[in-house]
Amino acid sequence: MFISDPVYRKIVVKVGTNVITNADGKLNLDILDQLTTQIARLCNQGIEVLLVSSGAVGAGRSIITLPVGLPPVARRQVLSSTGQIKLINTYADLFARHGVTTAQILVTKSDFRDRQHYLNMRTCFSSLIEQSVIPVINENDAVSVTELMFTDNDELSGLIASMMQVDAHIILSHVDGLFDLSKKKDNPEVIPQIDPEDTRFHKFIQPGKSEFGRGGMLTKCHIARKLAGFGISVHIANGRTPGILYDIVSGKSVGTKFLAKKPTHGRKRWLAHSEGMEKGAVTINAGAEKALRSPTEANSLLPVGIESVKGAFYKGDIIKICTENGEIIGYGMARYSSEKTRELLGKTGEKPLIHYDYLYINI
Ligand SMILES: Nc1ncnc2c1ncn2[C@@H]1O[C@H](COP(=O)(O)OP(=O)(O)O)[C@@H](O)[C@H]1O
Ligand SMILES: N[C@@H](CCC(=O)OP(=O)(O)O)C(=O)O
Repeated sequence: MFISDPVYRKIVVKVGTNVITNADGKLNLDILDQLTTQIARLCNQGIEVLLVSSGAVGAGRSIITLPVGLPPVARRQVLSSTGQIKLINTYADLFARHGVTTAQILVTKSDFRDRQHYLNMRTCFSSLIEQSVIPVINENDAVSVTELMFTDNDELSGLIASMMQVDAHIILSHVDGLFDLSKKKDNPEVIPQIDPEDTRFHKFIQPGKSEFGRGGMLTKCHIARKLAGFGISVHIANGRTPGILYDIVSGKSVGTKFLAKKPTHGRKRWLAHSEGMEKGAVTINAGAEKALRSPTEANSLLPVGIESVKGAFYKGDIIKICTENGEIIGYGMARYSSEKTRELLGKTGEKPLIHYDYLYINI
């Protein structure tokens, strides 16, 4: 299969557990063969692909039976570390049939914690792609515990998509996309396109998640909306549909597509993924909130708009920005410490705590 006019040149493909494992946890080799064949062919025609694959915990369940009372953290650690070997070997063998080399990259949230680490990760992925190696990425579940965990691989793959500035982030699930549940309840139709600024699609997201998955549709749509806001197209589609990646890369309308907005600067994209990495927080007043949210003006955060400061941070640290009612509206890089910010609270004529270029406000 050669795609004569691909609409994307660089993509992240995320594959969910339920796409590639059967109910008993065994890897579904037919589906994996279909997916690796598609990815290998895309690569062989010069399209750059980064693959984020779940399935380690699932595969572990088919290898080892654990005692019932084992605590959940230990269970996840044992299953993922045994299952990951099987998962990556399967990928390596299947890709090798097409003459494609793969690399295994296991990451934790702290690998992206500051700009230097983030740039190191980026260099690693770029170097692999330059050598035509497909990075097969997963969270390092054996060592990432609780607060250092990604919500799921939808979040991790979204971070990689924005870090690598890909054209599209393709989330392959076991469902066909986001269904419009308002009509035809028995046989709902997939919503073909979503503008990230139009939040009406939210009402269709059902809470909960599938049996072996971790995130669910809510995280998928949250990430999709955020990335589309940065200028990356996001597709949610069924990974079991034959030829799904060819269809998406050819520009066919399959699954749900979140339409890309204007591209956002790299530093702001990095800040957008700062949740859980902040060293402190500031609460701002209504005037500052209005200024920061302005769609037409590029405003920095000045001490005059800050009501209170939480935590201890220094120049260069990431801090969270909250409104008076506790809503987190964004993240930024502090230009001075929490101690100095406390001294300057509410004062006029002072330098911004966060300069506009180092500020990300949620859409
Ligand atoms: N409006 C909707 N359309 C489609 N699926 C939905 C919707 N709302 C919630 N879901 C749920 O989202 C799940 C898919 O997300 P997830 O469990 O993360 O799957 P995967 O493991 O394939 O990534 C489906 O099982 C489905 O029940
Ligand atoms: N890192 C875990 C996957 C966690 C996860 O996000 O799963 P899923 O919701 O199926 O994409 C694993 O490999 O089992």
